[in-house]
Amino acid sequence: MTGPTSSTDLARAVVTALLEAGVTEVVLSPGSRNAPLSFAVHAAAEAGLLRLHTRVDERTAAFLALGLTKVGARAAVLCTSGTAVANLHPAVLEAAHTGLPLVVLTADRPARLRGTAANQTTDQVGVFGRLVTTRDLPDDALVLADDGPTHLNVQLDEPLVPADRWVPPAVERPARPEPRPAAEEVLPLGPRTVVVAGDDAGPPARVLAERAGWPLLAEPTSGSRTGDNALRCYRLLLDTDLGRSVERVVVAGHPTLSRPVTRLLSRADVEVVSVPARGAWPDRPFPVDRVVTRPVVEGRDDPAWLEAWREADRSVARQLDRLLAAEPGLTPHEVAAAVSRGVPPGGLLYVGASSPVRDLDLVVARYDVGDRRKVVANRGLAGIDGTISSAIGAALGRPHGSRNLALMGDVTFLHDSGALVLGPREVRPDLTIVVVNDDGGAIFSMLEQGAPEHADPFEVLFGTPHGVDLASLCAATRTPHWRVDTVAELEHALASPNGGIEVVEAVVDRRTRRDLDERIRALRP
Ligand SMILES: Cc1ncc(C[n+]2csc(CCOP(=O)(O)OP(=O)(O)O)c2C)c(N)n1
Ligand SMILES: C=C(O[C@H]1C=C[C@H](C(=O)CCC(=O)O)[C@@H](C(=O)O)[C@@H]1O)C(=O)O
Ligand SMILES: [Mg+2]
Repeated sequence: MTGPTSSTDLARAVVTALLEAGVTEVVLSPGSRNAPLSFAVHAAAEAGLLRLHTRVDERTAAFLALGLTKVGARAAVLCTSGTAVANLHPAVLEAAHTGLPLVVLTADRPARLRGTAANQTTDQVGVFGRLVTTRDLPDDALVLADDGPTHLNVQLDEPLVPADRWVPPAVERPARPEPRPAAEEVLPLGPRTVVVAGDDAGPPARVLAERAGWPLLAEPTSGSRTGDNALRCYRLLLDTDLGRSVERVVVAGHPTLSRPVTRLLSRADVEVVSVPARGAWPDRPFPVDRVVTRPVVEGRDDPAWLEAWREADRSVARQLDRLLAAEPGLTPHEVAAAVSRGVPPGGLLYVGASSPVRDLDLVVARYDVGDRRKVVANRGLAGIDGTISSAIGAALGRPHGSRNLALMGDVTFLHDSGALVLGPREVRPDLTIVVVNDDGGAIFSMLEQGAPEHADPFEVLFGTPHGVDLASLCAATRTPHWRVDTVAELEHALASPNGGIEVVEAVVDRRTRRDLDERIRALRP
């Protein structure tokens, strides 16, 4: 960018360029060095050209902007120089690995101060590593990526506050270019095939499975888990004769949930057809025999193959429901199932990492095609950070959604509880956050480190009990809180939304989690 003579002019030029690029949401964290940009985005908000959110914690701000981006808004996060910039990094990495066009706007000292002990000055060019290019303004051109995050680093000098009032120019919003569809490639029928739909696979994976008559193994956040081919307990069927007889897999999106699926995709006797996924590293972590961007079939495969999977799925699902119903006390799977049933057509569900997304994978309700439910998660790096912030952002980005829900574990909730700190004038969405509170990290009890021989250090190293009183934590931010101990109480809470952001705490016991998980994995058709 050339021409701007003052920091205020530069800031106004940057904000105008963002408006012209379609940015409609800005999440700002307060600072001095970013004041020129802060005043400029405020003027744009006052002119009704964008919506401005303020969050004191840059981690929250960045994940809020990520959640907005996740549901299709064009969002930017803005902060001052120094460690504030580093606090954006988790969300920026998640955006990079999921191909989300998050705009990251960081204020910096002028280049002449770099390498000196000037206050609050570090090397911000390339601060997010090789995955995210920095545009160092005004020296570089302002160019926004559309397949991942863009880092705009703005060198700002004093004076940092404007001398006049700015009325941003009316801008022509660009029409979102429709991507040109790739050419169709025909997959031959014949091999016993399943479709694996990982995170963000989208409807094409479902459409292919339905047209071919293939079983659909779709994760809850795939965007494909609707219709009659989606199998509920697919991951319990892979270590069976049926699973072992798979000859070909068409894999789309980013599968991350389970080792049985990873093992299937890595089998030497299975042909893997990969549909490229979004994100910084599209290469698959398993051998791929063929890359097909837009696979199609001519005709349907042997219906007996799909029917065998459906029958096995019904059998295991019945056994799983009986097993869970016989458990003393509320199980996390029953919580996930109730939440899944509570997502109406047009509703949003943001799912936390760790056990909740995996529990949901086993019990998610059958969703009809076309009901436009949106089930999403931060599966790019499966972090437990920023989940509340992301859910609030996604809910804010869906003003016409029918209901907004989030499901997460207690450690995930605590990790981002600062997200409940909103200023009195901040716009708040309706969002019901269901926390599965088992007082620690249950997932580890189901992994190698949960084996009896590691019991001695387990709680200190992995279980991490905290004993936090979530009601008091919510009270501190005046967030309505509801504790439930049964499915009936949970369903009642879900059916009685308070309005605004609320927390429903479902208390469960993780002491028997490893045993419960082993009995579930042992189920067979
Ligand atoms: C930022 C981040 N830190 C640590 C981890 C490792 N991790 C994965 S799951 C988990 C515990 C999650 O506990 P909780 O949210 O209560 O879920 P639970 O498994 O108990 O249902 C941790 C620490 C991670 N994935 N991301
Ligand atoms: C706890 C972390 O992430 C791990 C969580 C589960 C994964 C797993 O193995 C699930 C087992 C299954 O259901 O099949 C595990 C993995 O992918 O190997 C993740 O590392 C963590 O520390 O990030
Ligand atoms: Mg937990």
